[in-house]
Amino acid sequence: MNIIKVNNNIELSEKAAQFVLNTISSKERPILGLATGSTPEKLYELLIDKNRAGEVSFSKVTTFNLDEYAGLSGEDPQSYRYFMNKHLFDHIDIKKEKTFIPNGLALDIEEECKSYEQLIEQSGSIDLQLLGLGLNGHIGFNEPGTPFDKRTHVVALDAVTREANARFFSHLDEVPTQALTMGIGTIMEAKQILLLVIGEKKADILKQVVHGDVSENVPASILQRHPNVTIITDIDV
Ligand SMILES: N[C@@H]1[C@@H](O)[C@H](O)[C@@H](COP(=O)(O)O)O[C@@H]1O
Repeated sequence: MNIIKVNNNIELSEKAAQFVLNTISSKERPILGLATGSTPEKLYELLIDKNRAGEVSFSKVTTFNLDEYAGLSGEDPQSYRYFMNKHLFDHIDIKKEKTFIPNGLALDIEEECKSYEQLIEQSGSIDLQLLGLGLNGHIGFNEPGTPFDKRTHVVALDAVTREANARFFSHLDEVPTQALTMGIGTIMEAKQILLLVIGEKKADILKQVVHGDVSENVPASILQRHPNVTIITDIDV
């Protein structure tokens, strides 16, 4: 794993933006895998600026987001569709119909996961997959214990995850108990992976991800086996 040490979130976001721009400029029809959470917010801000400044165009880009809460519509301010529109898609020249996120309101969420997986397969491989890191080592919403070969699937969210994400809701009870997420098998097929990790509170888990055993108890540890992973972090790993 290639590790890039930065001093702060701005540096992290600038470096990450460079990876995104390189991917977009080197492919005819770039496919980006995107993440939510607070970590990539600044990166998305920079991408908007660069798009406005004419440094990059997203007109040929297709995106697949990692995950979505079950039971929330895209209009719900807590949904990941809403987050992506607000923090990126509404402000760049991307074609909205080429931005994919699982539908949290699908009547049959298992079926929705299958069709999401098919969409990814049909589009070819994801060129660059952005990832954040959960406090329990999750990537997407693949919680500890998730088999490494899982494709897009429905998950029950861990108490740790619901508590960590409760800051975005008015009360813990409002945090959905289930989500739809790309599986680790899906994520590992991306050609290149960029893991963004900021903040001392993730130091212990990041050290386990990088130096610990590859174990389903620490989902992100599987990244040790991917041939092209870069971690950008302010943590001394
Ligand atoms: N499902 C998302 C993850 O994809 C994200 O990586 C994680 C970390 O979020 P943050 O960047 O806010 O720490 O949060 C959520 O649980």
